[in-house]
Amino acid sequence: MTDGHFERIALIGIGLIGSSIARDVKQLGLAKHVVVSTRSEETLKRAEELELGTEYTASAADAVKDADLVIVSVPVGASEAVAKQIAGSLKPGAIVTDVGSTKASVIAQMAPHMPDNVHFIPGHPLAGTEKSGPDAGFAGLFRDRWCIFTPLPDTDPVALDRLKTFWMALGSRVDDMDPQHHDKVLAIVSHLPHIIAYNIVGTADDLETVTDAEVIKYSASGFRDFTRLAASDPTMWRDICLHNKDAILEMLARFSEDLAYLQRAIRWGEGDKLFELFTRTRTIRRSIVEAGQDVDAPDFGRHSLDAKK
Ligand SMILES: NC(=O)C1=CN([C@@H]2O[C@H](COP(=O)(O)OP(=O)(O)OC[C@H]3O[C@@H](n4cnc5c(N)ncnc54)[C@H](O)[C@@H]3O)[C@@H](O)[C@H]2O)C=CC1
Ligand SMILES: O=C(O)C(=O)Cc1ccc(O)cc1
Repeated sequence: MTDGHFERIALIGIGLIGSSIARDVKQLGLAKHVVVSTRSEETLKRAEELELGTEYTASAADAVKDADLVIVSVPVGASEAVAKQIAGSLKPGAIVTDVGSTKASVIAQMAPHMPDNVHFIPGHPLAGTEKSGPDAGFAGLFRDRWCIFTPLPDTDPVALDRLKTFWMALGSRVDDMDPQHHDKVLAIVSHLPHIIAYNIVGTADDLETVTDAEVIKYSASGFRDFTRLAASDPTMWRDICLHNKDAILEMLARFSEDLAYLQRAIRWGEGDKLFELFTRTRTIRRSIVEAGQDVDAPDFGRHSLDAKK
């Protein structure tokens, strides 16, 4: 079948991403059986309460038995442990994929454990929020968002097509990339912004001359936007930093250099340099809106706080 349907899907990890996939699969009727597995008994129980699957088990090995599609949605640092757990129970011909935010490390952790008779195809949906856990997921998360695949040199094109069709059924646009290139692109568009956010919120929290109460009370939209990113899951982001180390350090070095240029321009009152940069960056925002990756409404289209009262 090439319509995005699978007889049996196993979801290993049922947090924001796994549970969003589960909700879409259920809503769109993309699988007859959906087996949910996760490490913590509490999360598994919650997944069952939310009716995210048709079967539930704490054993990843049991979950993947007879599954035609296995989707691993755990923090990237747990990839090898999961690969080892499922390797001996995979159905011949099954597609095994993941959703991890880094790709070279996930491939290094998982590929050596994958049997020759399964299709291991790493993937990464570029969609998410700062929330985590099974309650945070929602149907439609992946609609109009990109899902990048980093196939291995020997990946079967038919299996890759089948997996892409599945993600397209969830509303995603699909693309292929080399894993190292993926990690560089994501280092600048996703990992660095989160690190900068964690840093600025940490700096504000550490200030001696401005109190935490003032930071919160007077937080203008700029700081407030950083706090959303800095509220992201600590385990997930620790793992991303540790597993995309080289690309992140490379981008951080460039970032620090450019920041020093800005610092110098401010110190020496070089308004033309500041104006030139601030004009150039505005066009990037316009291009993102034109590409349909954000809305043009002020404040990212959020409802005003007043409207919520
Ligand atoms: N949160 C986001 O916005 C996005 C996250 N990702 C990636 O998706 C993956 C999952 O992220 P989220 O769903 O946001 O995380 P989450 O924290 O909401 O869920 C993680 C799930 O993995 C389970 N888990 C953790 N260690 C495990 C192990 N050793 N064995 C089995 N299950 C285990 C947890 O119990 C939980 O069910 C991560 O690799 C992340 O980098 C990708 C795109 C967006
Ligand atoms: O919440 C946000 O703004 C995000 O950027 C979500 C996100 C986090 C990690 C990814 O690998 C992809 C998307």
